[in-house]
Amino acid sequence: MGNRILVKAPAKINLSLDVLHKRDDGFHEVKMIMTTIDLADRIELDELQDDKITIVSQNRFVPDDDRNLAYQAAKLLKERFAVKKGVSISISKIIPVAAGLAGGSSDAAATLRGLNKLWNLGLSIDKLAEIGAEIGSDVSFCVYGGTAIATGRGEKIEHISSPPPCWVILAKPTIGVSTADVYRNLKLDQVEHPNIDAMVQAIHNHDFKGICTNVGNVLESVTLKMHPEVNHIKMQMQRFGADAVLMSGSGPTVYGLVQYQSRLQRIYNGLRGFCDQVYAVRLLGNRNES
Ligand SMILES: C[C@](O)(CO)[C@H](O)COP(=O)(O)OP(=O)(O)OC[C@H]1O[C@@H](n2ccc(N)nc2=O)[C@H](O)[C@@H]1O
Ligand SMILES: Nc1ncnc2c1ncn2[C@@H]1O[C@H](COP(=O)(O)OP(=O)(O)OP(=O)(O)O)[C@@H](O)[C@H]1O
Repeated sequence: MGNRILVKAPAKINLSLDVLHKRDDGFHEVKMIMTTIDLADRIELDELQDDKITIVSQNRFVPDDDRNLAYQAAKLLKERFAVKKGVSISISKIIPVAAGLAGGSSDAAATLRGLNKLWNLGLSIDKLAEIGAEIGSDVSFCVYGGTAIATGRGEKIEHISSPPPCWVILAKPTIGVSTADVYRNLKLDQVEHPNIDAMVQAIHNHDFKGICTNVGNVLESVTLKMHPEVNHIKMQMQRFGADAVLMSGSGPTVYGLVQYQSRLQRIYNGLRGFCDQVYAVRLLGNRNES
């Protein structure tokens, strides 16, 4: 049997997401605070002697061809570094798909980190993040993990300290949301911009209350209008007692920050009453092992 590498691909949430303006290349200039949570896909990379890339996944929403971001990551490395061997990429999908949690991006990032080892490429983590940006805006952050301010179209990463430990409740409505559609429908003259500097300060001070008062996401203005059920989930989560409630990324997943474990069960049970996909996990905030 050939070499095998196992890699974890954690989801992210956006504690804060601001859009500054639309750029000439069609992307939007963003400023966001991203952090990793303890909800992760598992990626298994098996060396193939044949010169090909295969994707194996039991999840019917995960493409098994070149549309898969993990496939694109492998292809990019293989071509750029003239690797003659192939790889079988097996994805155990835990992160809900098309959810605003960067599942596909994190699979791509984990594939980059894993193949760097499997194929002995010797690339630095910064180089992997740079390559990741060619696959998608969220991939660079996912290469590092941890907690960071992301700017540019999301690929410029400045690491900051981790927020104080807390719980994260996630509820994913059954709808899927297209990130491109959300950005396209954003009306920047009608949004309320979050205070990113105040969020950074609160994280720096380990001030959980300050973090809760400063969560904000301008993309909510679009997705909540398109899908009123997202707002319904937000209101329910607030009612059940989460300390802060926000939509992650372009949605539709809503997360709640919860300081005390004693409150978790009640919020979880309340949401399970009308939402199939509910998760209670820890906020990780620390960097991936490279
Ligand atoms: C919503 C977030 O997930 C927040 O973390 C990201 O901003 C989106 O990251 P992503 O899914 O990796 O996005 P990409 O795959 O790079 O882009 C998908 C589409 O979203 C739009 N897009 C994305 C990022 C950005 N800064 N401006 C954009 O306008 C573009 O139309 C692009 O074609
Ligand atoms: N490895 C993958 N896992 C899940 N979906 C993938 C993967 N590769 C490609 N996709 C495609 O990407 C689409 C978006 O999936 P993904 O789970 O990455 O969205 P997301 O969480 O909204 O991402 P982001 O937060 O970065 O915008 C899916 O509908 C699917 O067709």
